[in-house]
Amino acid sequence: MIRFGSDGRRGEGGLTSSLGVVGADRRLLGCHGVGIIVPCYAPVGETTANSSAALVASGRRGGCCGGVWCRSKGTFTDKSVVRPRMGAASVWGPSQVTRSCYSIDGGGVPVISMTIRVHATLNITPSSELDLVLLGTPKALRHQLSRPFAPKDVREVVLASLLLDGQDPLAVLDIQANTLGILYIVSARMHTTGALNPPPQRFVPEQARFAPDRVTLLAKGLPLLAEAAGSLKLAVQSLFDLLSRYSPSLSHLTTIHPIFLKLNEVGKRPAVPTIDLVEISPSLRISPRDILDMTMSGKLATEYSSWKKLQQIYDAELPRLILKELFSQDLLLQILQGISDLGHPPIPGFMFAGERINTSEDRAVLHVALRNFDDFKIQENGVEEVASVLAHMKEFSEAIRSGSWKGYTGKTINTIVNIGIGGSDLGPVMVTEALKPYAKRDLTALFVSNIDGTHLAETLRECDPERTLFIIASKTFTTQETITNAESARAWFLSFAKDKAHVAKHFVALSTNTRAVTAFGVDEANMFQFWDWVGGRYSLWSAIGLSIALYIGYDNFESLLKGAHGMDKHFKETPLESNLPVLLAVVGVWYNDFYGAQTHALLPYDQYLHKFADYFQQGDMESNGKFVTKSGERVDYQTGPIIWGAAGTNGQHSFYQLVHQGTKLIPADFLAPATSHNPIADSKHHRILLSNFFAQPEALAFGKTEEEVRKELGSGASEALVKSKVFEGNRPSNSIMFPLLTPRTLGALIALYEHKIFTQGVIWGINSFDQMGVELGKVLTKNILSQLGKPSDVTGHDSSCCRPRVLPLLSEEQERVNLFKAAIGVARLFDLNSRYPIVTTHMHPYTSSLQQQTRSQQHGCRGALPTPAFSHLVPRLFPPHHSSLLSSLLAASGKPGVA
Ligand SMILES: O=P(O)(O)OC[C@H]1O[C@@H](O)[C@@H](O)[C@@H](O)[C@@H]1O
Repeated sequence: MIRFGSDGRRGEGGLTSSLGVVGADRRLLGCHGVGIIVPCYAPVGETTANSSAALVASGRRGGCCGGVWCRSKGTFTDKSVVRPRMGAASVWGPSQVTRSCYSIDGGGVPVISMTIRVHATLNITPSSELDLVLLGTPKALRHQLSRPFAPKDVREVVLASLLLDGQDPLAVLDIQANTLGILYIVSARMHTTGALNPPPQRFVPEQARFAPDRVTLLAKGLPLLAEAAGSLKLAVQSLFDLLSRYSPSLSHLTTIHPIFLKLNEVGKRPAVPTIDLVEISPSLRISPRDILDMTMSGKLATEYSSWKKLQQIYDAELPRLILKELFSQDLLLQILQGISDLGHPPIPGFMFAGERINTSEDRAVLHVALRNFDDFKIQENGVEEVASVLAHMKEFSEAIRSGSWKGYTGKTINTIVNIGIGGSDLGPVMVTEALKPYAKRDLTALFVSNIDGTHLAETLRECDPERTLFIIASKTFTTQETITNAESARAWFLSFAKDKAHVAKHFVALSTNTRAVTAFGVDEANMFQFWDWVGGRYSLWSAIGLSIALYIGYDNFESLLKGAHGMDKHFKETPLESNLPVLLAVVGVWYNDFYGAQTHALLPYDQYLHKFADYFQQGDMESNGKFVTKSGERVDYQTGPIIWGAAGTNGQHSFYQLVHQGTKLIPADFLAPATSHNPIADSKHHRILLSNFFAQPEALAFGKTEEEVRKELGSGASEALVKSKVFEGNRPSNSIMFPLLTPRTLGALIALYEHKIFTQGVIWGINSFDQMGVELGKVLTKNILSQLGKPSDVTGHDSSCCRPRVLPLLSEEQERVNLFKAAIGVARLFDLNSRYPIVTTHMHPYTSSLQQQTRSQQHGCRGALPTPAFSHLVPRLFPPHHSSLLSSLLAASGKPGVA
């Protein structure tokens, strides 16, 4: 309903204006009930006059009242009086207007209302920067005034509000000349319960779907009015409500983003709803049997009737692949129905109940228990110990940060070095980078993961042994890279500290393996425990997060956990149709399995998230890179996508060309904070950044047609140039915004993706929680490592997979020779049948006798190592002098030369 009331500021002078959007009530309006309110001034006097926003109401019995559309500040001297004509709701006359404002609630419909006091005097002169349309002025003047200042669509909307009593603007306006105005009115009527159908001969209802674009007009007006009233904040709530009501499409966002950015800076919350959800209403039901099937049995996804249905939808829609339209026709709903086999209560039930959903390892998957805060009742060994480990982390991190923990010479710790790999590295790296604004800046956090000695060596160069704490992070405490790096770090430390007793002050361990930790020499008191139901790539919430707690403080670490817990609750309790991880998951499945998208890009427009894609490369690819279901069947559909991405605009200047105009479909997630931790140069940087954030999805979605390109280039342009500038558009993306990258937000964001990955795994029937695919390489590495010491032992390798790498690390000349010989031994196994016949390895100086030849080779080719059988390919691969060089190399190594 609409209520008119007093603003209580009568007689204070200046203009008071209210504005809003309403699903107007038909009874009150006594007409078709057009649901639009245009922000405007309805001047009723000179500078002392008050006015109220005008409701643009049009209908058979309703009239309209209007006002001034103001786009910038100015001075108003016109004395015209608006004659509000509101049909049954005509409560305004000049006298009422002076004291009226309104608040609107649409009977459950989102509401906006506001009252703004405008103290500026508006002056209509062509030289002013005014851009306004004046209502209630003679037509000629109106025309004259509106023409130079107001955009066409503004004029049309206003025109639509100016019709005489009792006339339906749709019956009067010309569809050609007033298209947008008509569409605007039509759209409003379509949103109004009980509205009559508009006269069919006057317009094409289908076109009305474009009308919400006109919401931009309102959005532009809000901050201008607020600004004129001296407080931009006044516009925040209204803009938020406006955009909640009219779901902000990408094109809206792009157009109004400067407004939005401006308002975010002054408002406590973003003025734009952060995730654009498609509204879906039906409840999805499923039998417990089916849930069990999906979650545990690993039935092939293609066997579900719903999958077949999706295939049918895809086949039927294929000729009209306009993705946006497909979604607007409830495609998402159909996809959700398609996976309704997942059921309600949904997928998470089995995870949260502690079921052993990691079937191959017979383990529960309970990273949610690490951030539980007592909401979920989870029964599993170890869960009851979570709190005490967190307390230990708190105590320890406070001791380090406060300086009460001292190194072996009595100095405080100023550097922490986390030694770990995979899940024991990527999470802490990503989060410490992401939450740098919360960091203790005099504590440096460094990370060593790669077995390449360079990583450790370069890191140690930055460390003072008296002030460095090493955190050995390894769930199993058997990972070769981590243990080797840890041993070398300890040796380095002892080369200064001398006494092994000092290790206790400088080494702590994060692991599930107490025995191996104590065997390494770390005191059990300095070990932080976790449990086998925490997967490596889901472990940053556990003791593995110690480096995070040290760096940003325990309280912030706890906020991170709480943010994730919030998302857990959302995932567990929200129906599928509005469940964020589920929505992300099904949209992903749709593109991955039906459109054949091979990859998925993560594109955070936030420098602090520059490791986000790296982190979810492991999170997603190690989880869902599986070709058998839980029941051991080979899938006949695609599973996990390739995850990649880069932060901010860097990607735009690198790989976006392919994303926009390449031959591959690359769904992408754009992520951005509404506000920046570093609003330097008066937020200029952030505005530019977010402008890009808004622009890219729009460019992907809508592209640029050939027609537009032709128009832009003019008739002289060549056909080739025209074609090369066309963007086909129709490329999908998700945009995710959050107010500010805080620990809590980041926690929720990570959990969002974790649950997305889990949901997709369930749909595909695979086990997202084992990682058998990384094992084979580890075994072979150990095998080859033992052979590298002795060339004659090199046997049993398939030539196609051998990539000899001669490490320049070793200092002993003889060892280099041995390594090189061993490598050549491996290379000899190459033959013409190999699938990957070219070994790409850089050659380095191995022995002094080889030095000269190798140097010349480095200048020439990239160092393929052909074998005798492979030799006749050499001339084709390398210039002649290189093949002879290679022969010399091989000969020098004691192996037969290249023919
Ligand atoms: O934490 P640790 O046991 O050292 O494992 C580190 C990493 O090893 C890899 O091979 C995978 O298994 C990852 O999932 C794991 O995160």
